Amino acid sequence: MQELPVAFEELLAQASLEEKQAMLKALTLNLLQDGTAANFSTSDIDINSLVEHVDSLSGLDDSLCDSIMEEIQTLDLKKKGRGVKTQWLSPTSDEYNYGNVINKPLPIRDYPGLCKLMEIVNSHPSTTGDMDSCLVTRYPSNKSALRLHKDQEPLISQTSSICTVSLGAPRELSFFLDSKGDNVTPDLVLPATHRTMNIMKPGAQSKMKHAVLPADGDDVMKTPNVRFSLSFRKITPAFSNVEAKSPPSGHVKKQPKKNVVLVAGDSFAARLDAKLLGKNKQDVRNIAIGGRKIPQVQKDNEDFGFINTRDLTSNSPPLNMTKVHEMNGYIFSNRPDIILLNETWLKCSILSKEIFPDSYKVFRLDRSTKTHPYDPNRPKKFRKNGGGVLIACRSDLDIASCKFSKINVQAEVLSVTFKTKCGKTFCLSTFYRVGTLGSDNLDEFHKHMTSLATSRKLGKHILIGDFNFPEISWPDATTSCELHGKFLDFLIGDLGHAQLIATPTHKSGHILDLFFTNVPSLIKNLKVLDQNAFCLSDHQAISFDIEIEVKYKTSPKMKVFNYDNGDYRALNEDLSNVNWDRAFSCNDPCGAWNIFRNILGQLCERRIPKKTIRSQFQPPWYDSDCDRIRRKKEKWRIKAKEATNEQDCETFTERFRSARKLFKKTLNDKLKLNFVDDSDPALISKKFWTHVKSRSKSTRIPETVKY
Ligand SMILES: O=C(O)CCC(=O)C(=O)O
Ligand SMILES: [Fe+2]
Repeated sequence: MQELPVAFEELLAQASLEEKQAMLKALTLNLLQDGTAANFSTSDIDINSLVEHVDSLSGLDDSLCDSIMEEIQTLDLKKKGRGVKTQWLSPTSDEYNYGNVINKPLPIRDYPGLCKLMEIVNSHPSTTGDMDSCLVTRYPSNKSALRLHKDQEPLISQTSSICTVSLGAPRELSFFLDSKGDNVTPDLVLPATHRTMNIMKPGAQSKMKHAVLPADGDDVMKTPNVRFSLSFRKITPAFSNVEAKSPPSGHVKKQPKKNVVLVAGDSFAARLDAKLLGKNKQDVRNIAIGGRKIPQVQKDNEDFGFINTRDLTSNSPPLNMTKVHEMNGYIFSNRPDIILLNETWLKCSILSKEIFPDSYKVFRLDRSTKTHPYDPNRPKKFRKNGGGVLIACRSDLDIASCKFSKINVQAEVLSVTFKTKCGKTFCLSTFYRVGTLGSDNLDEFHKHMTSLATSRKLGKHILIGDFNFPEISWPDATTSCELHGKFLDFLIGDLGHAQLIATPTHKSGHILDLFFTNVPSLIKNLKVLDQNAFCLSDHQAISFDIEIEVKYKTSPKMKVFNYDNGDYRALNEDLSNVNWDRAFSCNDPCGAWNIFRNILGQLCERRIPKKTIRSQFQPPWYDSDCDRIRRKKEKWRIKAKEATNEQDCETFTERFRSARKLFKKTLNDKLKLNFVDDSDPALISKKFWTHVKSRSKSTRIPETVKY
């Protein structure tokens, strides 16, 4: 019985609807102790409880409609059938596959109009408010149709609403209850007219199908009446490609069953390669994040930036684990308050949590066609991957606020404004200037800074970044390049900033990374670190103090169940005193399941004490072993630097390299150990679950976990 909560959570995470139904029956058989199981049937479902029509959406005005129409006209929609074409827009790179159609995603945040509409939809009280993706469908005529189906692919979360907003020509959406078994006469038909929305509630897909039938009427001719449906959904970040246990009657592709058990999620672990997971390639290939393969961790190379891939077609560049581990090692030992990074190479499919400890708040501007626009006059200069800037700050800084200053410019520049408890404000910016970009880039940078100045954010300003001005001479700031001169005129002349770096910041010997500020007197201990002191990179990091007093909050604490001290006898008694008949009177397995969960949850709260644990500064796999090797690596690096003869230098460099290798290997091994159970590599370790729980600040296994 001690194991009940954990076992319960696992069941909860893994059960199919049929299993939940069976479990509830079994449970009630036990709990009611009168030999009768509660009866769950799917008949008598009122279709009106599964769907809702919303006639007008406040905020969806003419101008927003126009912007959305403009955005969707730019989409290159893919054929879905019967003249209908679609495009999947999502925050991750997971493909949306149904039938034989593979819908590669476009990043939804590149479509601000659609994002605004998604916000409106999410704020509607009848929705679950967590939709993050959109399937755009174009119906070219009144005869184009969508066959009877369920939106129940594994990628689509079934615990969130699915909300479809219609634009353009009017059509109808027909719903058919599964329990009626009649797929001819709809149980409900809702209008799908311009600017209206139809909501399908959480769980609805398991009880009904829906379709957009060809419009009736004598007119057998197709009327060219274009309609768009914008169907907002929430994606399940991790799902298995393994054949579904009870395939829904929708259109899930059958996959051969594999004996792989893995929690994918967009996580460090999910990007490990086959060797690290100790499984053969075949299995690893089947472990997919949202249907895509897990890329192999690539060999280190000396590219700068934290992600290392040159595969320009890849949607999901693998992380360069040497850089990630070394940066975390630096963070662990130095605990910097704020970190600014350039050339992160990050994509939206990589979570900030994968590269930073939980204890940092991360502001990111990943490369997109918005921040790095394609210039048709210089097609060869365009790089889809690369770029990206980031500012991270410790979340235990006791400040009043730190805010992303969102300014919509076409440049890789990001600013965060900090307000201290005593009302002092300072602004940190970072700018990655792509060396090949011309004066447009300067104009956009100018726009960004002017906008900050206008909103009085530049009182105390620090701007650091890779400016790629190799030929400027410092400290006199002279250059023969007109464009670089204009940047300097603006920063130094117009904004009154000083540039404080005067020694090389790149292994080429150039001063590429610059530090501009209008409050140089507040900057103390400014240092250009040695190469490799922060992490593997061909750039050298810059460290400094800002003389503004900020305290730390006492480290955040977290309460978790202390299962060892639970009063399970009392918990059992409580459970048998519940009136399960009444609790399950809703007759609906999903509803009953939720009620059961809630009751058990409440009883656990009552009978199982909690303990307080400190949230950790480092990830759980970063322990004293790792830090010992990090210190060794650091020792050899410094020895090599200080060596007085070539022979010593070579020896120490060699030792540094092997310590670096060992550091990476140890961290990868620890990562793996955290993930796979020692006793059986097919199992996921308890330690991993503990980590999942601590990250989700909950004792439950997240719903996105599937097997
Ligand atoms: O066009 C509609 O209103 C419904 C669209 C739909 O059901 C779908 O895209 O799955
Ligand atoms: Fe649908």
